[in-house]
Amino acid sequence: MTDAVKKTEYDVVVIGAGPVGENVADRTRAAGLTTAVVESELVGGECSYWACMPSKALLRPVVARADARKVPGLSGAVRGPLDADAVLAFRDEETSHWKDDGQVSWLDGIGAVVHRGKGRLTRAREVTVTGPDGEETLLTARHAVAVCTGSKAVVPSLPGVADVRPWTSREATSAKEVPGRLVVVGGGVVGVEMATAWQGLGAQVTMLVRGKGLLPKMEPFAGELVGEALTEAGARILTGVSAASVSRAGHDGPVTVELDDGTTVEADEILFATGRAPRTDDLGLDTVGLEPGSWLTVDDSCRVEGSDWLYAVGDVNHRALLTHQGKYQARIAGDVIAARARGTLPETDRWGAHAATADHAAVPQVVFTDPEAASVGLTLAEAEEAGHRVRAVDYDLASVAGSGLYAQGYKGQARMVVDLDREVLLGVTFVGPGIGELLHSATIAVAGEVPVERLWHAVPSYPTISEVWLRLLETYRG
Ligand SMILES: Cc1cc2nc3c(=O)[nH]c(=O)nc-3n(C[C@H](O)[C@H](O)[C@H](O)COP(=O)(O)OP(=O)(O)OC[C@H]3O[C@@H](n4cnc5c(N)ncnc54)[C@H](O)[C@@H]3O)c2cc1C
Ligand SMILES: NC(=O)c1ccc[n+]([C@@H]2O[C@H](COP(=O)([O-])OP(=O)(O)OC[C@H]3O[C@@H](n4cnc5c(N)ncnc54)[C@H](O)[C@@H]3O)[C@@H](O)[C@H]2O)c1
Repeated sequence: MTDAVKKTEYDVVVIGAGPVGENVADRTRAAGLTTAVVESELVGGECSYWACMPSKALLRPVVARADARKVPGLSGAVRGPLDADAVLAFRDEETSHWKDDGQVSWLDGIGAVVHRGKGRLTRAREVTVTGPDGEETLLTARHAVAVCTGSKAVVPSLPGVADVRPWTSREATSAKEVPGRLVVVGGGVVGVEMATAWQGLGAQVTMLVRGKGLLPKMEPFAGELVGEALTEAGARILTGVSAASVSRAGHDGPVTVELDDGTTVEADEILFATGRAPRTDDLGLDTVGLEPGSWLTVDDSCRVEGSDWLYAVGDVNHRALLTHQGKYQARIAGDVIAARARGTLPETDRWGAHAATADHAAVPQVVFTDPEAASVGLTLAEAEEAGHRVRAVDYDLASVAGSGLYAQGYKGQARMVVDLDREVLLGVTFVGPGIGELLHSATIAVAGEVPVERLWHAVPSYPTISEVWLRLLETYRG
């Protein structure tokens, strides 16, 4: 490094300006700490441009149409295809046309200093930023470096994969036209959401799922109901199969996927929705005694184990790969960095102000498919595996008065998992049209450890879908 390298000192240096890095900076700035934020692509991160926002913009018209088709008097008006150009234009608006001026202004507004370029740790408390022009700036952190570099899509190394130019979640959320036929490999959350979106927009979707069904991390009925609706919408779901090799005819010809059972599937594009890897491979982790390319293991204050200055927040710590949960961690990490900088004893006990306890007990997630699938806390299988004495209480959502009004022929299912020793809820799952907004009631019950006895006094309004709470509690109490 030469003398020409610019050097700057801050209280805190944040690497990665996704939703998580932005929120760490917000809290450290609110506490009066000088804060630099380093970003190599777009301020706002994956969520704003290639994940949550574009995917939900593509899904919203598809799901609204599916709901409207079940409303008497309205169904006839929404029989036709979606206006795909209008949906793609809506998606482009929701991603601010992949421009980050708004989010940069927001960071400016809170007094954080944005450094454009790739950040790498070069020793303890030191980050070297290589700017777009190759110029290097050396940032030193008086109190903390927060790694908020997120995750990237994993594409399995199948024969031929590089030649077919496969879609990852980035292309699946930013494509400029609807492919005629789309193969989706993977039946997790990205797989089902993108299959729902592109099938709804007019593509002929085939899903290749190596396990028994969709959404394997949720209660089994979630994947079953989402799979049924996807099939009704015209998608083909092949389970228990794996792609063995892929090839593309010519430059722009169709993609052929050879399956492990010897059969083939042809499509115009192929999406790999096969999980995520941490963005830590070129981050200089080796300079601080950590393994390049690894997820960063943290304690409940989001501090990297064994360090007193390095934090890892959001996807990169692999606790819960969700924007809202990463932002929760960011609020905690920002606050605890400030507390430690002041010399105040942090509150890191269970549910303390500086402990991300909800990461273990109450992670909520909504899958924005038709029907929606939403869960918080533990599934029955997870609760049993963790050694809890539990009872699963199930209720058919179609039997709730509000569901019948929401959609004719409503199909849905609810489950709460009750801890029989403490009589509190460990987990809740809802699957059905319009249940996404219901999830937070369950999150409050689980995170608040509200006794079942007291939940009995939380009266749901008639005739809403949330009356399922009353029915679940009645079923539990017999
Ligand atoms: C298709 C899809 C849909 C999703 N939908 C939802 C959803 O509906 N709801 C939900 O809660 N979650 C959703 N997620 C998950 C969500 O996108 C992530 O959990 C979230 O983006 C994580 O935020 P983050 O700030 O940790 O990382 P990211 O958003 O990935 O941001 C990390 C930032 O760090 C930058 N960076 C990386 N390395 C460096 C470096 N060396 N130097 C400088 N900058 C660097 C990157 O450019 C990026 O801007 C979805 C994910 C996918 C793939
Ligand atoms: N609405 C939301 O909250 C939302 C939406 C999208 C993504 N996300 C988050 O983003 C993260 C990434 O999602 P994802 O769907 O990529 O990951 P995932 O881990 O949820 O699912 C990946 C699936 O691909 C399968 N798979 C892996 N390798 C395979 C292979 N070689 N062949 C066939 N199948 C294979 C896995 O068995 C798994 O079921 C998730 O943690 C999710 O929580 C959230």
